[in-house]
Amino acid sequence: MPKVLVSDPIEQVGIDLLAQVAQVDIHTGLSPAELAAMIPGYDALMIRSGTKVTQEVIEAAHQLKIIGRAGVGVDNIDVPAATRKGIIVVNSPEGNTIAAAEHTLAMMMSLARHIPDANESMKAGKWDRKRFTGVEIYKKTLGIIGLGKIGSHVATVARAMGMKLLAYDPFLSTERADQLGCRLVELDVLFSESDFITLHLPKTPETQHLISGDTLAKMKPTARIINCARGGIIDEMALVTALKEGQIAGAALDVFEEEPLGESALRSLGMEAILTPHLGASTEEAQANVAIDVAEQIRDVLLGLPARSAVNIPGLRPDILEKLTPYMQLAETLGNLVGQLAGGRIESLEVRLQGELASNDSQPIVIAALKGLLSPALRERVNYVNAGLEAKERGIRVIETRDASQRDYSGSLCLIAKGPLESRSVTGALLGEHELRITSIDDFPINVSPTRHMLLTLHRDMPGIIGKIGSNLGSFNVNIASMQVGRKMVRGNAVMVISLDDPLPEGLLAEITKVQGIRDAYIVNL
Ligand SMILES: NC(=O)c1ccc[n+]([C@@H]2O[C@H](COP(=O)([O-])OP(=O)(O)OC[C@H]3O[C@@H](n4cnc5c(N)ncnc54)[C@H](O)[C@@H]3O)[C@@H](O)[C@H]2O)c1
Ligand SMILES: O=C(O)CC[C@@H](O)C(=O)O
Repeated sequence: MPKVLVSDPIEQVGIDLLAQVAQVDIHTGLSPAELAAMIPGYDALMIRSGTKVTQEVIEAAHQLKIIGRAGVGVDNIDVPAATRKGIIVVNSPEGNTIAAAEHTLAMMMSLARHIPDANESMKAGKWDRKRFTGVEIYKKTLGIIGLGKIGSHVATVARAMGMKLLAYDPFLSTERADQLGCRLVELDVLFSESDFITLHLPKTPETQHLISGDTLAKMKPTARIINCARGGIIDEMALVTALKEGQIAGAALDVFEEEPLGESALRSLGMEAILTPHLGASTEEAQANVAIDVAEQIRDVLLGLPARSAVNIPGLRPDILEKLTPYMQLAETLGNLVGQLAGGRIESLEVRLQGELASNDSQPIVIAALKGLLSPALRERVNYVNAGLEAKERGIRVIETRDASQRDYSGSLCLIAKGPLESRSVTGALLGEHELRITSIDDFPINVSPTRHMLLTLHRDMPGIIGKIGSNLGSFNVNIASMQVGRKMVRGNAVMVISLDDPLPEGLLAEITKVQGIRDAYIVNL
């Protein structure tokens, strides 16, 4: 019988499901070192957010086939290390959506009516009515940052309660926002017009401290902010200052920069701040949903069947998977690249299968391209199963074309992403059986291996420009791993791709765009 280790508290219904096909051992509260010592004998690991599945754990996991995260975020798992070892990582992208949305709404009502503090004062034997006069939410403006699953449910309920809705989500079509009754606006408009602001976006390097001293200063003094998304999207120190100085009226936080929250100035705030210990997903229903969702996937994988919400490896028959995996990796990488170049709202994606690829089953390749395209926006929420649906919900039209006559490489793939103003294209191919190559960007021919951190410029082909960019990078101590220039004519327009050993430091992109002859520059992280 296969063995499953459960290392966080999981609803019994999930354990019972697993016990039908495996021996289930429950050991909670393990440190990474203790987990690494225990994991070698196990075929599957089931966790919530408490367990840290580090590289050390994965290296020790000699027979592990699957890690199941009963929840959405896989930020506590070293997913690249798992992928390298062929371990499937699955999650439950929707099991706790309603719970997190309802917690947000409860936080908003609590902020508006001071319920937690009024309750505390009653329990202390008082009858203080004046202190707890609140505000109504009816006809107030709610600004929603991130209009995905949770943000959409919050919008639907808030609209029914008579609120006016603004939303900022650079990856969402206006049609989808219209359907939800939200006016899509730029962030500054949302900050200055909202009475309540709620965050429902992933935490990424770009969204870290999105709410900072500067952005808090743009809000109304009566504004109240809610974060039930991820800690670190709000700069906690700046928030404490803004609340103490009356720059905004209130904040309700379920998530924190460090969890569990240690000693923090947040704990000393008065009734302008409401804190809960990451309870967004803590409902009986959500915990049962995620436990069943993930236990079923672990069971299926242990029985040799595909998983439906694999974050890192698609659920296909092994023979098909083996043949298509390199092309799917190519499609996902190109999708991610073209998504970052298009930089936001995308109306259509053309997937052009060229050469011998034109005679292949296109569906897994199209899905992989969409997964890559959406991953800058949705991170671990997008997988091989929901990528098509997510694209449809965002109003992205998928156009599939084939051109068997294109013979530069045995098989190549071209992706063209069209936005409201411009379209961007990338082409790639396989060198040998597995090596990925980017062979053109916006029709400029190049030959580049995709790497984790890249700087891409569109510029005029003129003497000195490459040297200037090189010395800019050098002055910030960024090491260049390789560099390629592609052009169609001498001294015309050109594209340059620089692979970097390190991520580009903040501020350097702005310096590079100032170099004479640069039309545009992009940081690409794959
Ligand atoms: N508190 C909890 O217990 C709890 C429970 C579940 C989910 N979450 C968190 O809630 C957040 C939202 O989850 P979801 O299920 O709605 O995710 P989702 O993927 O369905 O939606 C996220 C939305 O954010 C948008 N987005 C991405 N980058 C953005 C940016 N820079 N600015 C504005 N919008 C951006 C995406 O386009 C997407 O529409 C996530 O951070 C998730 O981890 C917390
Ligand atoms: O309660 C949990 O396990 C975390 C819930 C949530 O943050 C998630 O990512 O699903």
